Amino acid sequence: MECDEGLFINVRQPPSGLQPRTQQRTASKPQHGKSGQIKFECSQEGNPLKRKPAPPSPQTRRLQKKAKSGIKEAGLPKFPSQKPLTDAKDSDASGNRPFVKTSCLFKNNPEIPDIQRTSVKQVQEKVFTSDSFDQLGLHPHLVSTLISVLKISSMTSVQKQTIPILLQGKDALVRSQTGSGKTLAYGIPLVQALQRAEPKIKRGDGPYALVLVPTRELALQSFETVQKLLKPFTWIVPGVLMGGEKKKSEKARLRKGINILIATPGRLVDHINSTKCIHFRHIQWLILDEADRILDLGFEKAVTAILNAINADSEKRQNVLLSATLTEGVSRLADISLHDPVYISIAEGSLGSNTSKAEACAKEDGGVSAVSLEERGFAVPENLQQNVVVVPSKLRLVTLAAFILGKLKFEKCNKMIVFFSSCEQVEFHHTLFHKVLAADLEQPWLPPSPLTFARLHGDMKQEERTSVFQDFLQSKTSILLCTDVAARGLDLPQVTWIVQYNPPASLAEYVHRVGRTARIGSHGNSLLILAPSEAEYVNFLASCKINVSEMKMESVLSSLMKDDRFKGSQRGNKKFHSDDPQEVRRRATILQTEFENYVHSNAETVQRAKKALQSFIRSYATYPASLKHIFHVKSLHLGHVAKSFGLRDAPKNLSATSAFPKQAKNQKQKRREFLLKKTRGKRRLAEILQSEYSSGLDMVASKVKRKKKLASLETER
Ligand SMILES: Nc1ncnc2c1ncn2[C@@H]1O[C@H](COP(=O)(O)OP(=O)(O)OP(=O)(O)O)[C@@H](O)[C@H]1O
Repeated sequence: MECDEGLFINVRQPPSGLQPRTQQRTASKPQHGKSGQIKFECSQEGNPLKRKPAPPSPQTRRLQKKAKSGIKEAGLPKFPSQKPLTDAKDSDASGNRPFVKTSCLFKNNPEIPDIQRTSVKQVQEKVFTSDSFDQLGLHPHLVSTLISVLKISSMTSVQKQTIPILLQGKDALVRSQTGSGKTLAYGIPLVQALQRAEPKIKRGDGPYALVLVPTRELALQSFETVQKLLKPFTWIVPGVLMGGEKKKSEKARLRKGINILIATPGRLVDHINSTKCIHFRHIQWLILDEADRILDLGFEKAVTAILNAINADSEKRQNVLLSATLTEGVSRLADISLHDPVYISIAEGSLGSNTSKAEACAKEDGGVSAVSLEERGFAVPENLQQNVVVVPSKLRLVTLAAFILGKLKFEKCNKMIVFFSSCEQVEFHHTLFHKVLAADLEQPWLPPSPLTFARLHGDMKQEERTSVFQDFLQSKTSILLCTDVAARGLDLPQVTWIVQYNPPASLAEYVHRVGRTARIGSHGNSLLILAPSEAEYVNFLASCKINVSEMKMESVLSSLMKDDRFKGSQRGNKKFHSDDPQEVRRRATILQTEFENYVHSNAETVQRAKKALQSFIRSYATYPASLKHIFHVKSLHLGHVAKSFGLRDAPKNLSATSAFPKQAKNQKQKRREFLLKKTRGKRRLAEILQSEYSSGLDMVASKVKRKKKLASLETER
């Protein structure tokens, strides 16, 4: 056990020199010093055996008496969490040796570095234009649908520039900021073209357009938008194919005919391989939305298989690639899928809108280098206020919880998305917050808590994913804990806060995550939570023209002053200043203790916390080489990180060894282990990605190959 991670004192059979302290809430119990100032007990300070035990206070004696006799608090039924939250008791295996734990959150933390922020000029985009849709020569029913069903009348910049190009039948590569209306930028010309096709499209003709998107939720969302646009043109049938749905019913729908097919790549390849009736004889449009992500996810192979299948059936078609973040991957994909495309970028100071690729090449001295495009920075919405808070590892959990409470419980009309780096972390925090922060919900005699926690990640069943997504879409105030499965394309109105609890692995992902708020000109906020060792990330963002303002951890934690639950043994009428730092720390400790008590309430919850911690470390090891100087597993303090998972100690059986290899190995052995680990790491990464974005791609063959490779490495050892 690490010395600063908690002190275990046996109260029934105290070590010599210690008096029983059953009722002393040592976890956070403040002691009054001579000066009257509140002090905190801290495990690592001195030998516990030498500590002078304090006698129980009158209040604790009273509580002890009540606990023994089972008397209820006046007017209140007895409920465990109604006790002062500082009651950090536990029992050992025999159940008769309660322990008192001392948490020490505010000691032995690394210093929080000053954020030396140089203000940079962010890339700007103008979202709206004053031009209306009726000047585009669209079918009048399409224009009236836009007004009456979608409630829009004037075009956004990206729509103004893209729709005419696509109506001319050209290929296009479209880049504009998140929430700027790219779906309609391709949806409107697509529907306009298909409704006037001669001979008239019949359902049985099969797909005329294929829209590929990286996630299931985005597939559903795009399908709904296209469905709305098609309202007056009932003979054109849209349909969606995505992992997690029943393949049999998808096959039946394919047999009947789908004219605008929206699909995730994996599931489509699955159908190409196994569904006889699927064909692309009439394909006229191929649209790749979030194109860079489709490649990031290792879908390149699937996209190539899809392109081959389409090319084999019909050669001539219009191709469109869209994303808020152009990366190297997109330009590679553009090479294989686009034909003499027009490059449309809305950002001020970009190459200029409607630039042909050839022109762009000339301007770029040697090609449309997506890397150089990335270096220029991506546009983020003008009305997005971006923040960062630097928090020592031990305090991460309470800081996040305090932030959630502050925004969702004590402010009105907030809706929040919190991003984590793994499914296990989402699951763990979802249960933890539901049990500890929203616990009032289980106490009907208390006013209802406004905190509603939802979760979304790739390991959930599809029906659940869909219903969570729909519920969150409609709710006015709630918190969605999720992985990057929700980072792309999702249009979730009224989201006011984006929190990145685990920093993203790429600038593109940062931009997409924060882009879930401040959409289509509205206001939004984001908060990035960094450890002190990660503070350099702020400079990285600045180098990519992203400005973040610093929030102070203490000010985030001060929300706890508004919550009487964390008064602990100081209940009563005593008034505190909202900025009393000692009291803020005391309350943070009470909350941490509450988390730890929940986590350590049984073996299963401890196991879940360990699993979540392990998945955090694994994902931490997958930051790209370019960010390793900021995010390196070696800079993690396991004991402190464990605390942020409500664990009192760093788990002993955690595979920390794999993160910190022993130095004493000879070179050859090291090399073999490195290769083995690399393969495993990659496999794990692939598994994580596959589970996040799983869309039905059959991985069996590649799994067998990988197993063989691993086995050969193992035998070499
Ligand atoms: N011309 C318009 N006027 C008003 N609202 C619009 C207009 N066009 C689109 N919208 C709305 O803007 C929101 C965002 O649109 P959309 O999801 O297409 O953005 P996006 O650019 O694809 O974002 P992302 O890059 O995050 O995928 C949607 O709610 C959409 O209905």
